[in-house]
Amino acid sequence: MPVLAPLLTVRRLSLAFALPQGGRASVLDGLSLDIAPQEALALVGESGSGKSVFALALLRLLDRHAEITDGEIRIEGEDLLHASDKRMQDLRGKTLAIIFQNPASSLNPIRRIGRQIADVLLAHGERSADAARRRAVQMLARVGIQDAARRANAYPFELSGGMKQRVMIALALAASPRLLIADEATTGLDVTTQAMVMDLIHEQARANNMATLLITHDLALAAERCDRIAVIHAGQLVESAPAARLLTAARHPYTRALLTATPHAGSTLANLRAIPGQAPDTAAADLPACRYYARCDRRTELCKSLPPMQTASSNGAHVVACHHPL
Ligand SMILES: Nc1ncnc2c1ncn2[C@@H]1O[C@H](COP(=O)(O)OP(=O)(O)OP(=O)(O)O)[C@@H](O)[C@H]1O
Repeated sequence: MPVLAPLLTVRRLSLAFALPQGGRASVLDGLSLDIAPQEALALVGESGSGKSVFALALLRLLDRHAEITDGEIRIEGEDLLHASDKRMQDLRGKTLAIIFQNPASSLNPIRRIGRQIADVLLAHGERSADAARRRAVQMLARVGIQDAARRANAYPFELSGGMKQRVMIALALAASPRLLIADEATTGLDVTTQAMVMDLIHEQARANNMATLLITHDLALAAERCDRIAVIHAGQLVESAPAARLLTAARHPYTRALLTATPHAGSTLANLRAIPGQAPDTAAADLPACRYYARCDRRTELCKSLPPMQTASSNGAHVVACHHPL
């Protein structure tokens, strides 16, 4: 298979929030990551590790307390951190799109769903309102909404949770983005609806040659659905590998701890273990260079210096940031 140039390139991304009580929380620290065209990448880590902030940084949708202190984000070579607001508006939807966990808060409650999709099409180049309306109905049918022409006139409150999630996907796909970000898009849905939404994302990604970034705390879901998994701990990327390899040959102690805490077929309560300790307070003045330091059973003095990202497989697809990898 030819090696494709990355679709998304993130280099040394660091981001801090100014805190209301003074001081700053360093929420992302030197994070580097690529996504290839059509690749499905999962970003996995505990609650609070910075996954959503990372997604919002890609879309430049962070609030005014956030400051990107270092790094670079490029999509198809274009520098997103220096793009104008107008250019970002064009890129959102057309190049990068996001599905959030809670469709109720992302859909406009007082606008019919067909109109909401037509709005996206009109914002991204469609000139005719009629054509946009027809295409919105097609989009709804494509994401499996039965009787789409009638449903296009519904308001969000008239739809079930699973249907709202389908509408969110239709909205995100309306302008045929190159990268779809799904931020905990199925958390809180029942298992059947969760599988339906994930299947739909997968089918649509394939049909549209789209890359996906799946943001989740669920390593099992990531492994089932993605080509590659990147693991984040307290804002630092600690390991990235093809999904099957990460499950069987994890090298970072944190990835191992996450795996031990992940239920799988054959798990019993006795062999599931919570991840020891707590992620450090990212507002602390004395954050260790490796933020897993205090939780790690392999730490030495060396770990007070930043571990370089090193290759852990002959083809370079598996990388780990640890002085003492497994
Ligand atoms: N607007 C903000 N101001 C200050 N801190 C923030 C803000 N938004 C997020 N944070 C902090 O950034 C850190 C990362 O949050 P983020 O939501 O990215 O975590 P996450 O990994 O997505 O967690 P979850 O899985 O629970 O959604 C958290 O400590 C959070 O409190």
